[in-house]
Amino acid sequence: MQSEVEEGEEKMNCTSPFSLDNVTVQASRPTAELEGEEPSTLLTVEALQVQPGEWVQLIGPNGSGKTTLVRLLTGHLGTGLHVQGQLSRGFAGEEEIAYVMQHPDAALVGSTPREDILMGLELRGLPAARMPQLLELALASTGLEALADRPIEQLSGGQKQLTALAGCIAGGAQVLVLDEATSMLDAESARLVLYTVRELHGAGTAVVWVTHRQEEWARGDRLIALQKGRIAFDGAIDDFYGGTDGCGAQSVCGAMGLPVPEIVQVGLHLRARGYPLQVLPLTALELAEEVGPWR
Ligand SMILES: Nc1ncnc2c1ncn2[C@@H]1O[C@H](COP(=O)(O)OP(=O)(O)OP(=O)(O)O)[C@@H](O)[C@H]1O
Repeated sequence: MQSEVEEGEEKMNCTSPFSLDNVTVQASRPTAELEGEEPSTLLTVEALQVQPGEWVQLIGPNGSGKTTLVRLLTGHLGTGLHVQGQLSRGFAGEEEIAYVMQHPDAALVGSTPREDILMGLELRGLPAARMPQLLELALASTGLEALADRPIEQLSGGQKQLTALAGCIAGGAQVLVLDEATSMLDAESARLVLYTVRELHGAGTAVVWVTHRQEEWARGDRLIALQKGRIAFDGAIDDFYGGTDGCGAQSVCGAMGLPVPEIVQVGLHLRARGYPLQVLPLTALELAEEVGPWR
């Protein structure tokens, strides 16, 4: 489906995967939910650039505009929306961006995971000789080997999500955009998916990762928080948690009503009591490494 882009300008640029300049997305007609609120602006982004190889965690409460933003970036806005402003994408063709949607059904075209992955590779025009190896790698990375020939309609929601991700992994896109890709997965599958995407990122893939799970954040990730269709925070995770009262309640995190993870709370309390923390620990291991030298 084509989005209704009347005044929006799309450009190619070769440096950043995504660059947005004074972009707004509005509903052409008010939805039942938005009735009476003309004009119904879903998203306003004054300036946003994603750098090559960057990992961006995109967070925000329900309805804050995360899916609208990733659909805008990936060219999947759908009908009935009006875009203004300038959006640049820094890759040559659509195949360079892989989008794992929140609901995988819309993305699956094959009748089995194997067929779906192979169809994706064919679409990308990859040489037939490379396909078996890419297929096996993608199945192994997502733990889907045993389900490769099971009809898609017999897969669980999480297994379908893994199939969609396997197709993206096999295709080797330069940019991966994942919209709550782990929300339907059990803990082990979620870990496998996160690990696999982190590996791809380590090899140079830029990643935009929409998540509600703070345990999926890692040091060095860039955090973008949306609130009511606007960017409320864009920065490092430490700054997101860095509350003035030492427990995070007055931090951006607290202001957004998100819970501060326990490990981070311990770090903030230690910092407030004057303990010298080089970094705010995000994991138990990081906490142990910070306090280890104090013995
Ligand atoms: N096609 C549309 N027409 C009108 N309004 C829409 C359309 N799509 C989304 N919206 C509205 O835009 C707002 C942002 O929605 P969006 O799905 O981007 O939020 P989100 O942050 O991804 O939410 P969630 O965490 O619940 O998935 C919501 O109020 C939603 O109802």
